[in-house]
Amino acid sequence: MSALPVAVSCGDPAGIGPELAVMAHRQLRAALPFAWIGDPRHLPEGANPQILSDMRDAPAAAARGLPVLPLGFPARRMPGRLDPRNAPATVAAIERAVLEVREARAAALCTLPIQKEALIEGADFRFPGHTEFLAHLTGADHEVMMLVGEGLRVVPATIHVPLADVPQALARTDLARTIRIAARSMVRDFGIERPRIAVAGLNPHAGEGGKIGREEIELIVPALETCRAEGLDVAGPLPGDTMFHPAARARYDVAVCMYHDQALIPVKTVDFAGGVNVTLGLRIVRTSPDHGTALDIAGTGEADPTSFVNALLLADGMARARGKA
Ligand SMILES: NC(=O)C1=CN([C@@H]2O[C@H](COP(=O)(O)OP(=O)(O)OC[C@H]3O[C@@H](n4cnc5c(N)ncnc54)[C@H](O)[C@@H]3O)[C@@H](O)[C@H]2O)C=CC1
Ligand SMILES: NCC(=O)COP(=O)(O)O
Repeated sequence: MSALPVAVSCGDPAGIGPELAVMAHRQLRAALPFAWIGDPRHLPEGANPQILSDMRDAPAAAARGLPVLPLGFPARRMPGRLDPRNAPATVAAIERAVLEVREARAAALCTLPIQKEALIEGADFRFPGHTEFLAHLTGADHEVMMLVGEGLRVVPATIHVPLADVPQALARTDLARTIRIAARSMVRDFGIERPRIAVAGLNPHAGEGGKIGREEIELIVPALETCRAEGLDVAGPLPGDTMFHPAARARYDVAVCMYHDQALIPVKTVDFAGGVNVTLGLRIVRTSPDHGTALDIAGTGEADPTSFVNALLLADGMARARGKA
């Protein structure tokens, strides 16, 4: 267990974030302290919040109840119903959590889900997701999204990009750098000495030798050659439709994919309940559950906390591996 807690931003109060915090605390209190940053009025009954003035007091407070670093929201929580008045404070909770990690009062950041559309409408939020916002807050210039599920890790080389814009975005991105960052994480965060990296093509059949698209020849192969020249074990470009069945998955440690759904559909199919989203390329450790706000079940008690619990465990483990805990 780390000496420092994990800082948890509350996410959209209309979603399942508040109940997940309480459920995860019941499971982890002795093993892994975390502090939830949000409005204590938004927590479900029985949360027994322990109000902190200093994040570092979370480990001691966790034995008594859920440690909470309070942040006032203007409106009460109505599960399943977004309230734009709460959008600015939802963003402020993320900013506060980042500050706690940057100022070494917390070991790592774990974010609960936000409803992106609601933040854009209610807080003029200019980012398509946490990943890009966290890069902005921490001054990172090449953020990388990775999803970690049971037996499968995936990295989308382009992140929250409309499908029609993917080829142009791919041409602009430094794919070799994405592969290097993924490889480094395998070594540093997952203890894999010589990671095997599989890289997907963009087009059907990885372009069929240029007959079904030229991005493989013009963009992907040159990046792979750069990485191989640096000594990385990189296979590809592989056809996206045949690289995720169990035998194929056994051949690599991480799959670098070309766009969001190419990467996230397989990992959420294999392990939606337990998957974790990690942001690489930041100065801080950040994880989150792989799912969203789940407005349809918020407040019903049906939410499964496994993904959030795994996200907390991974955040703590990565912080310890990086000497931040
Ligand atoms: N890291 C983040 O902040 C993320 C935010 N989102 C946001 O969440 C919003 C809703 O996204 P959707 O595509 O509807 O995905 P979703 O993951 O919120 O929900 C999809 C389905 O899975 C169920 N589900 C999700 N989490 C669950 C859990 N822990 N236990 C039991 N069932 C669960 C929901 O009830 C729903 O039926 C969007 O605005 C999206 O941008 C989505 C993914 C990550
Ligand atoms: N589908 C994954 C996702 O949207 C998570 O995005 P982020 O908020 O972690 O950037």
